[in-house]
Amino acid sequence: MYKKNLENWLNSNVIDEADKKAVLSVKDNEELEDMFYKNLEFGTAGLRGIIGPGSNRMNIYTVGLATQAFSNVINSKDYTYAEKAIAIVYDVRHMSKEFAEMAARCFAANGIKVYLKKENGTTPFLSFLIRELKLAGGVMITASHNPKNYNGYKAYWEEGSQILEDLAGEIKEQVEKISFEEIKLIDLEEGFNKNIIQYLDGEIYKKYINDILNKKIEDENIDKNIKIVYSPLNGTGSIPVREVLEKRGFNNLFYVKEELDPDPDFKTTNYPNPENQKVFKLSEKLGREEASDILIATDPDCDRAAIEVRDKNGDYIFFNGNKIGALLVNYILERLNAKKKLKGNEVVVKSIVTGDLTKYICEKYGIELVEVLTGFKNIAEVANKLDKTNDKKYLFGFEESIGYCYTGSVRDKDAVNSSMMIAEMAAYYKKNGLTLLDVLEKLYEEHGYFFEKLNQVVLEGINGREKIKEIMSKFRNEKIEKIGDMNLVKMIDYLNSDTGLAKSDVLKFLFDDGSWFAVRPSGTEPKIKFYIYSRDMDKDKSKKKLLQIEKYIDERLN
Ligand SMILES: O=P(O)(O)OC[C@H]1O[C@H](O)[C@H](O)[C@@H](O)[C@@H]1O
Repeated sequence: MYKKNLENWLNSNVIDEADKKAVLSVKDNEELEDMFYKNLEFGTAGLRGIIGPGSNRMNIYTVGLATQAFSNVINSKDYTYAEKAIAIVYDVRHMSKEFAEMAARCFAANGIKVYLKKENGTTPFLSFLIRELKLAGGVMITASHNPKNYNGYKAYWEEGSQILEDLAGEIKEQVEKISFEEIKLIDLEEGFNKNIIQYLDGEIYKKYINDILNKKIEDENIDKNIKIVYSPLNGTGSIPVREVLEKRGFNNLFYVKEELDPDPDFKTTNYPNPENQKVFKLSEKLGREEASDILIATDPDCDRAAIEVRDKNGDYIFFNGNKIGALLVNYILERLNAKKKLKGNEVVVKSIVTGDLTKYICEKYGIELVEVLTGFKNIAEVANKLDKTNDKKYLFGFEESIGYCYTGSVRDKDAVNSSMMIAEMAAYYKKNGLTLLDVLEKLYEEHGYFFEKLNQVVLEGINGREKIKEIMSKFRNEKIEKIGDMNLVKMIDYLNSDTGLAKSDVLKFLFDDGSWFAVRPSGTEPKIKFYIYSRDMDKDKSKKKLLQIEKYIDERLN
């Protein structure tokens, strides 16, 4: 496969000489093989890869191929949307604008109208506008939170959510069939002149911001003097998140100035992923100077958000997606219930590798909790299906990977809205004399101490892929009876057993006390992930259990 793809590249008459030379200059065989051993594939969240030449890399040719394939699939279907058009939004990364323009030229050449965002924009905005304008779909050019040498291509369908395996499969089939020569293109200028490519107007953005503002639950009853530090980590959140927080009337907003402007090199963090506490370094500095109550950071395409909360000593405590999600679910259910706005037909969704505290919170309010495979597209699919029923309604979805989405007007993670909801929630509790740390502690006292740890092993390249397979197979054959006092009650192999969900390479080991751990290869990065969760009504015991499971896994890995 690698030789064939390499030959195609070198013999193609549409690939620039410079891009051929770049390939010929690669002397490392392993590197060359990695560049060509497959076509870039749709993973957890679309195409994602290193920017550079090769069939397994993000470049204008692979973006063109994906777009030609996507166009073929769109053109092969009867449609129910109002306009056969695609919206394209891109983030601040290297080549994002070029890839967006390449995609626009290709869709247009295939007779599909394009609404292009002129300046960089966020992922949730794209999702919102597809729904609002009733388009056929959309493309978001972003590698989300990956390092700066990556870019990606998230593909959306008419519901405003990312495509699922069925459509990804159809696109893949097309990618395998067509050659670079078959990518149809028109000039950008021609597209604009013929009006088949058009810039999005500002109205739709205003609608998006208003839609977010209208999602507020408490407004009078909150302390708007709460001190908030915000950092977009040099990504697209800078404009919308500040706008929303300012419009909500928060009076003490502090922004990390080094991380406010778009910067494709993400110089302050290198890895702009708010799942990683290190990205809060500058936020913490500013937080200390201002004695800020909370710090909020969003990732480059602004679909993810994480926070840190100031404790009694003035130190900042990192909150991961499990904690933030559980707090938001608790806040939303508690406040809607108090206002008699909770009908009981609402549905909360989380992934199978997301922590269980939310289960107990939902139970308390009699709200159904649905579990899906990793990938926000799967959460969105539940919302899409609920649209077709009259009795149930999507309320909130989240994943441990710091993505949350409140109500259904956006069908992907929305860190613009989440930043506002987090600020509102913190301000509500502040007015009631509580920090988010206090609220979390109360939840633990009520439902048990839920601790969690995500361990990840990075294994790159083809060898890495093999190693990941080996580790999965090792755990698949592992006969665990107990770890410490925790007795195994069930092992779920999502690839080989019938779980009611699509088959997926995930293993979950469940113990009798509510503790569990799961293993799966990442679908967005060259990693294997270990999700470790403990539960006990006693804090110290829960901490100990977490360490015991971690140790067990580490021993198997070494
Ligand atoms: O664990 P991975 O397959 O790398 O996915 C981690 C996360 O990646 C992206 O952000 C997706 O949108 C999420 O839905 C997913 O949870």
